[in-house]
Amino acid sequence: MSDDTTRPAGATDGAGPVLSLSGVDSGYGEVQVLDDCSVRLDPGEIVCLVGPNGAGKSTVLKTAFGMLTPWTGAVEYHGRDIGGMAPEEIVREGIGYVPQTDNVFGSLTIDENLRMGGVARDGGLDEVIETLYDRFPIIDRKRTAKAKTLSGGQRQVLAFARALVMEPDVLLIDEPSAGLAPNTADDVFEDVQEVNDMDTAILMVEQNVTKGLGISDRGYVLDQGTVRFEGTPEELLNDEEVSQLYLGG
Ligand SMILES: Nc1ncnc2c1ncn2[C@@H]1O[C@H](COP(=O)(O)OP(=O)(O)OP(=O)(O)O)[C@@H](O)[C@H]1O
Repeated sequence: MSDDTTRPAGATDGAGPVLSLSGVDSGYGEVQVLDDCSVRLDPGEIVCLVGPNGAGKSTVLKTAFGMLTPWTGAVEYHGRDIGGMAPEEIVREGIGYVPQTDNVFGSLTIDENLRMGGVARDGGLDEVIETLYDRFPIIDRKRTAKAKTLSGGQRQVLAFARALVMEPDVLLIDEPSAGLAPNTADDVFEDVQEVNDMDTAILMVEQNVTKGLGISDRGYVLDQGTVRFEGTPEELLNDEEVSQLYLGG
């Protein structure tokens, strides 16, 4: 979807990560959560953040999306500092965010949800929505249904599609499989791959470590707000220390 005419506003040509956090401290009020945290997302990648509850995984996404301002360190999108920008500006730059909960408006129809996702677009809303209906037939069939009538998996698809209306080249996804039955979770992971196939790099938090890493190019193990391990899924899953300390192995 990201050809020259649809490039996100903030995108620039050139190599290097699409998104990076470098040496970031951040937190809530005076409570520090991230501590010298560095995470990188390269073009086209799926990267998975794993680690124990409270490790700071969601906080990484919130800091990348401008919901939290980094206290120190840099958040860069295509090499440009976006630390401290508001989420609505960051959306225009080309980063989308799918929170774990409350990621669709239940009382609105599927179509209305998608249109709300595109309020910041300058034009081409109908076209991009049709493209998304083509990609995700499950929501195409229910355009006029209220979002609250969707199943958990269908809601996740709508949440992804809603974020994709802005045609981001980076999507931050917080625990896509949370609360879903195993079969449905498998479908949602396939949808994450489908999103990635649309030239969208994905930084994802996932509690289901095996499945999350299973669709990822790289992973980070976070603990106490900092990266303890980084590697390919194979490296992380086969590392004895990682397995024993963090993956319940
Ligand atoms: N809005 C908030 N205000 C204050 N503290 C918060 C807030 N949100 C999260 N925290 C705290 O920040 C720490 C990290 O939370 P975070 O949600 O980033 O962890 P996580 O690794 O995503 O874990 P989980 O899988 O449990 O969500 C936790 O101690 C949590 O209690």
